[in-house]
Amino acid sequence: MEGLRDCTTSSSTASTPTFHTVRQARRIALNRVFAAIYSCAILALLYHHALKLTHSNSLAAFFISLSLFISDIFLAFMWVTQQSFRMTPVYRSEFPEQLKQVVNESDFPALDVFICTADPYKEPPISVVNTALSVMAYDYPAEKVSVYISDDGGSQITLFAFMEAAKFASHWLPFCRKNNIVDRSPDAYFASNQPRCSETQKIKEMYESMKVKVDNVLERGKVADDYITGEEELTAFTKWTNGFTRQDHPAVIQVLLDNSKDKDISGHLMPSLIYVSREKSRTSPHHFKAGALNALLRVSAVMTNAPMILTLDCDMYSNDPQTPIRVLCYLTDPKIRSTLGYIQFPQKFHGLNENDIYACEHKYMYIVNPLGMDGLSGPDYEGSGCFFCRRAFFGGPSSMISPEIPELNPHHVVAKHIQSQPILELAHKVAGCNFENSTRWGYKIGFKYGSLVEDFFTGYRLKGEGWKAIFCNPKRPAFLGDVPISLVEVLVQCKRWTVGLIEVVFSKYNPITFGTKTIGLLMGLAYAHYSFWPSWSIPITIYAFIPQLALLNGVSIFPKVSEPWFFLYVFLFLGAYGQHLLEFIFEGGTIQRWWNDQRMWMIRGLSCFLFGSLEYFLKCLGISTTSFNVTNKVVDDEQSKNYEQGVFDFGVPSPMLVSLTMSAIINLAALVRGLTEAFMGRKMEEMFVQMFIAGFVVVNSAPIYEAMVLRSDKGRMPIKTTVVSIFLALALYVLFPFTVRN
Ligand SMILES: O=c1ccn([C@@H]2O[C@H](COP(=O)(O)OP(=O)(O)O[C@H]3O[C@H](CO)[C@@H](O)[C@H](O)[C@H]3O)[C@@H](O)[C@H]2O)c(=O)[nH]1
Ligand SMILES: [Mn+2]
Repeated sequence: MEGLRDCTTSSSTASTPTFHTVRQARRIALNRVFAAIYSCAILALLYHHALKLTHSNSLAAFFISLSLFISDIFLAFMWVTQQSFRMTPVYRSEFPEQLKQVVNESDFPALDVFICTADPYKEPPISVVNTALSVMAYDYPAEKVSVYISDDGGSQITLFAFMEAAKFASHWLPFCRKNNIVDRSPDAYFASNQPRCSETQKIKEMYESMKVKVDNVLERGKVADDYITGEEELTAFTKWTNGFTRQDHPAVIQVLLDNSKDKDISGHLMPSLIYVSREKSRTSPHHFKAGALNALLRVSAVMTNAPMILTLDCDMYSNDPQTPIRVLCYLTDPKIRSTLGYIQFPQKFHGLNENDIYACEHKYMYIVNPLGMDGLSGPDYEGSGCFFCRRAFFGGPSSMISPEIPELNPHHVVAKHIQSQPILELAHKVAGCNFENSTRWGYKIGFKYGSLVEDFFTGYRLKGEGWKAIFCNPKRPAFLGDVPISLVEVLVQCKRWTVGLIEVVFSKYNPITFGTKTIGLLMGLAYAHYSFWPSWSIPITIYAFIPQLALLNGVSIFPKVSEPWFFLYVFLFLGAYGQHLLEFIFEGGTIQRWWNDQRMWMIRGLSCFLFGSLEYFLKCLGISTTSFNVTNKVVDDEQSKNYEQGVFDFGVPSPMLVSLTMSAIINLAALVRGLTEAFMGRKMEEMFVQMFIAGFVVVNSAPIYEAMVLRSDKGRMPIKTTVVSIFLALALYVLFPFTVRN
C-alpha cells in the first residue's frame, strides 16, 4: 500500500473526482489598483521627507525630521510586504459528504494526533483530556487513529488524568456516535446541553466524577494510593522516583488504549491513546515545543507511523468530527498531493468577549493573511489545527532525507504490536534526550529549531524545501482554543512571539534575503511581513512620543492644514485605516472588534514588540536567556468577570505597562496643552496634525486612564506602575526642550 504511506488513499487514481473547489476573491482587481495608487502616495511622502531633511535649519529639527522619516520608512516597508496577502486571496470549499460516497473507509490513511501539554498548573489536565476526547471521537475508523499526548511537565497528575480519560472514553465515544453529537469535547457539550434523558444525565455524572477526581489530584499535587486501581497503573507511577523532576527525568511512555484490542462499552474499537513524557536532563537542550513534537514524531513512527499527522495545542479541542474527512478531500487529489506538505485550519477561539478587547482573535494573522498566502503557495503553519503529511518532515518532495534508523522512515511499515517489548524499548530510546545529538533532527528533519515561534519557522522552512500548503477554513470552525484573558498575559505571549520572530529575521533564513530567493518574491514578502512584525514598534513608539513632545514645546512638525502636503497625510491615514476596516468587516468582523484590533496594534507596538526586541538583544549579548513561557489557561474568577464585561485587566505590574502608561500621560498632556492654546485664541493650523494624533491616542487610551484613576478592583493599574510612569513622563518632558533648543 505505497499510496497509503504517502498520505493518500489507495483508491485515488488520476481519474478520481476532486472533492474541493477554489475561487479567487472578487476584490483582487480593486486591491491591485489601490496598491498602485497608495504606492505613489508613499513615494510622494518620502520625497516630502527628503525635502524636509535637506532644509532643516537646526540640529533638533533635523533629528525630528529624521525620526519621522525612519518611522515612515518602516510603515512603508510593512505596507509593501502586506500587499503580498492582497494580490491573490482565495476561498476554498470541500465536499466531505461526496468523498465518503466514493472512497472506501478501509482506504482512509491512518492518523496520528499529537497533543502537547507542558504544565498541569497552567494547563489544567482536565482541559487537555477534553481536547484528547474530542479527537478520539472523530468520525474516522478508530483502528486508524492514535492520539499521542506529549507531557513536557513530566507530571503524574497528567498521566493520572489520562488513565481516567481512557476509562471515560469507553462510555463517551459510543454516546457521541449513537446520539450523533457534534460537540465532542465533553466540556463544550455539557456547557451547551442540559441533560434531558437519563442516559445523558448518567454520562454527565460520570464526567463530573472524573473531573472531581482529576481536580482533587491536582490540588493535592500527587496521586493518592486509593485512586490507583490496577497493577498496571501502579507500575506506571513507579517511574516517579524521588529524583524525578520536570527538568530531569527518564522517558515515560504508557499505552493507555490500544486500537487493535481495546473496545468501548458497545463493542467498537477505540483509538489508541499513548502518554509520552520525553526524557529530560538539565545538561541537554530540549528545544521547547519543537523538541516535544520531534520526540512525538519519532515515538509515533516507531509505534504506528501514520502518514497523516495532526498537531494540536492542549487547549484546542475539535469542534467538528468530520474534520479528517474534510482533509482527505485534498489529500486524495492526485493533482496536488505530491507536493502538499500540510493543511492548516485557522486558529479560532471560544470564550472571546463580545468585542474581543485584547484582539486575541488575531483576524489578520489567523485568517486574512493565510487566505492571501493560500493563493500563492500556501498559509504559514499556525502551530495547532494542522494536518501534516509525515513525509514532509523528511526533506523536500523530491529530495527525501533518510533518518538515522529505518524504523523512523516515513515509509516504514510497523509490523509489531505497539505494546510489544521491542517496540516499547525502541520508543523509549527515541524519546531519550541524547537521541538527537549529532543528528539532523530540528535542522533538516522534523520540526525546526532556532526560533521560539517554531510553528512559523517550521512552516516557512518546509516551503523553502518545496512543500506547498492549503488553508482550510470551513464555516463551522474545526477547532476552538482558549485565549489569555488579562492584558499582561496577552503581552507576555506576544513578547515570546516577538523574540521568536526576530530570531528568524537574524537567522540565515531571513525572508527578505533567503525567502524571496527560494519561495518567490510574494511569498518571501509575506513571510517577511510576519517576521518583521516587531518592527512596528519603531514607528508606533516614535509617533506616540515625538509629535506630542513637540506639541508640548510649541514646535510644529507636520504640514499646515492649508498646505497640499496635509492632504497627502489625510489620504495615507484614511486609506490605510479604511482598507483595514473594510477587510476586517468583510471577514465577518464588527466595527467594535476592528477598533479594538487597531488599539491592540498600538499597545503591542509600545509594549511587547519593544520589550521582546530588547530581550532578544540582551540574549545575544548573553545577558539574559529566553524561554517558552507557557500561556496560563487557568481562569481567576474576578479576572473572568472583568473580561466578560469587556473591562481591561492590568492587574500585575510589568515594565510593559510603564511605556504604555507613559504614552497615555504624554498624549493627554499634549492634547490638553493644544486645546488650551486653541481656546486662548492661538491659531492652531500648523499644530492640527499633532493634536489629531494626540487626540487619537487619548481616545485609544481611555481604559488606561480609567484603570489609573477610577478603579479600585484587582484589575486596576498597579499604583507602582502609575507612579513610575508619571515620573518618567515628567523626565521625558523636562529633557525634551534641551534637545529641541540645541
Ligand atoms: O516547552 C514547551 C512549551 C510549550 N508547549 C506546548 O505548546 C503549546 C502552545 O503553548 P501556549 O503557551 O499555549 O502558547 P501560545 O502562544 O498560545 O501558542 C501559539 O504560539 C506558539 C509559538 O510560540 C505555538 O507553538 C502555538 O501552536 C500557538 O498556538 C501548548 O500546548 C504547550 O503545552 C510544550 O509542549 N513544551
Ligand atoms: Mn495557546
